[in-house]
Amino acid sequence: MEKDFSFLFSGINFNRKKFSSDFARFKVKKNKDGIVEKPSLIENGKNTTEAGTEARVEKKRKRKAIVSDPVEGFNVFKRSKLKAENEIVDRSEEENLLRKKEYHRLLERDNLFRKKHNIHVSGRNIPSPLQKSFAELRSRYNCKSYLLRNLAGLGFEEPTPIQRQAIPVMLSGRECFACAPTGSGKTFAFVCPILMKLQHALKDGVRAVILCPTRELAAQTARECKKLSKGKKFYIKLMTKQLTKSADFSKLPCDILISTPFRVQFAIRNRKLDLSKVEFLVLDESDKLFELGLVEQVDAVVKACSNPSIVRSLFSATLPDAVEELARTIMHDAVRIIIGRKNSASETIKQKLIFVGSEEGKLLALRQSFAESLNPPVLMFVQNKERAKELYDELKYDDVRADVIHADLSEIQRESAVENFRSGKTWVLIATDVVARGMDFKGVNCVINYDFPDSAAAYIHRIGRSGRAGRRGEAITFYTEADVPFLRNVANVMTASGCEVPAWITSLQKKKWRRHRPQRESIATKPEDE
Ligand SMILES: Nc1ncnc2c1ncn2[C@@H]1O[C@H](COP(=O)(O)OP(=O)(O)OP(=O)(O)O)[C@@H](O)[C@H]1O
Repeated sequence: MEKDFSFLFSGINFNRKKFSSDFARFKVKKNKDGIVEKPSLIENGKNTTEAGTEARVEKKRKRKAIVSDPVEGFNVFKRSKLKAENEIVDRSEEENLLRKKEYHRLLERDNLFRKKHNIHVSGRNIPSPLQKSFAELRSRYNCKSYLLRNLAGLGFEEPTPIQRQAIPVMLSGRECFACAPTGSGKTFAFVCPILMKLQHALKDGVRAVILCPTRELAAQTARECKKLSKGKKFYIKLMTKQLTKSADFSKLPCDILISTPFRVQFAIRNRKLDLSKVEFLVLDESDKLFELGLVEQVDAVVKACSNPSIVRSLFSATLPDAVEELARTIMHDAVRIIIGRKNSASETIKQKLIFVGSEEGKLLALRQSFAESLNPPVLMFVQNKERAKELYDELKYDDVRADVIHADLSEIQRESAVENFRSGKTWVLIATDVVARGMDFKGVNCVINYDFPDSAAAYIHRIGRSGRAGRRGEAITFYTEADVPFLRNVANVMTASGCEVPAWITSLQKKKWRRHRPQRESIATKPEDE
C-alpha cells in the first residue's frame, strides 16, 4: 500500500508549481500496467539537467527578489543566501567590536601613559604620544636619519613630555595650544615637526614662520633650528634689521623665517614679504605676543599667512584663559596640551622670599649674599632700564664681573652681553624683562628678583631662566613694604610648585593682579657726577 507522507508537510505551504521539476522527480511513476517504475540513471540525469536549468533560473529570480520576497515555500536558496548574509553581518559586527575594543585599549594605554608623564590633553581624536625614544619618530612617521642623528648628537636620550605629545599632534596636521613649564623643551617640540613636515629645502617662498616676542629669543630659536637641521639643507632665516629693511624675499630663498612680529609686519608692509604659502605658524611665548602693543602686529602676520591649510600653534609656560579664548577664535579643531599644572613654575627651582624693608636694604642684602655665597652665573632682574643702569653702576666696581642688558643698548651690545654671560665671562647679568622669557642660558644657578616682578606670569618666566632641562636652580625674590599687597600672587605659584611659604603670606587678601610697578626710590648711592 502506498504510504501517504502528506502529514509531514502539514502546515508547510509547498509550492508545487515553482518546484515542478523536483516534484516530478520524486513523484512515484507507474506504467500502464500499474507497476511502479524505478527511475533510470539517464532519465535521472536528464531530469537533473532540466531541473538544474530550471533551478538556476529560479535561483536568479530568487536572488533578485531575496530582500523583497515574502517568505514563501521550502526555499533552500533563499535560506542559504540569508545565512551567508547573516554570517557577513555577524563577521563585520565582530570585526567592528574588535576594532572598538582595540581602539579603547589604545586610548586606555595612551591615557595611562599621559597620566604617568603629567600630560593633560583635550580635543577631538588626539594622536598617541611618543611612548619610547626619539626612534619612534622613524617607525611612526618615517623621520629622516639626519634629525635622529642631531637629536642624539645633542645628547637627548628621550623626548620631554611636551615633545612626546606636541610632536605627534603637529605631525598629524592639528593646530595646538601648548603650555609646559619653563626649560621643558618646547622649542624642539615645534621645530622638530616643522623640519619633518617641510622635508627639504625649496626655493618656493616662506613655508614656516616662528614669531618670538624679543630679538634675543628669535636669534636663539634660529640657532636651535640650525642645530637640529644640521646635515640637511634648509633655508633658515633670522629676520635681522638689515633683512627687514632691504631684503627682497621673492628672490631670497627662505623655508623657515624666525622673527619678532614687528619686523615681519614691517617687511609685509614694504611688500617685500609674501606669506601666502606658509604651512606652519608658531607663536612662541604666545601670551606675551597677545599683549597690547604686540597683538596688532601679530594679527597682521596671522592675516598675511593666508594659506587655508596652515597649521598654527601656540606655545608658552603661561597661558591665561583670556589668551586661550582669543586664540580659539582663529584656530580650527585645536588640541590643548598642558604639562603639569597650567601656569606653574618648574619644580626643580628652590624658591625663596626675602624681606629687605626698603630700597636701601636691597643693596645691602645683595652684597651680603654675594659675600657669603656667590654661585655664578647669576641673573638679576630689575623693573626697568633706568634701574638696570643704576644697579650696574653700583656693582661694576665690585668684584663680581657684572654686566647689563636692556632695550637702550644696540643690537650688537645686547648680543655681546648675552654671549659673555653664556660663555662665563660675566658672572652676574643685570637685566630687564627683555631676557625674562625663553632665553636658555644653560646652567644659571640663581635668579634674583632684585625688583619684585609685575605679574605672576613674569615671576614664572624670570625664575625659569634657572632649573632648566631637569637641572636644579634657585630663585630669590626681594620684597619691600610696597610689594606686600602683591606677595600672595607669587606665594601661590611657590606653593603650587611645592615650596614653603609663611602662613601669613598665604592668608593675605587675594589681590586681583594689576601690573605691579610701584614708583621705587633710586638705587644709586653715589651723587650723579661721581
Ligand atoms: N629631549 C630633551 N632632552 C634633554 N634636553 C632637552 C630636550 N629637549 C630640549 N632640551 C634642552 O632643554 C633646554 C630647554 O629647552 P627650551 O629652551 O626649548 O625650553 P622651553 O620649554 O622653551 O623654555 P621656556 O619656557 O623658558 O622658553 C635646552 O637647553 C634644550 O637644549
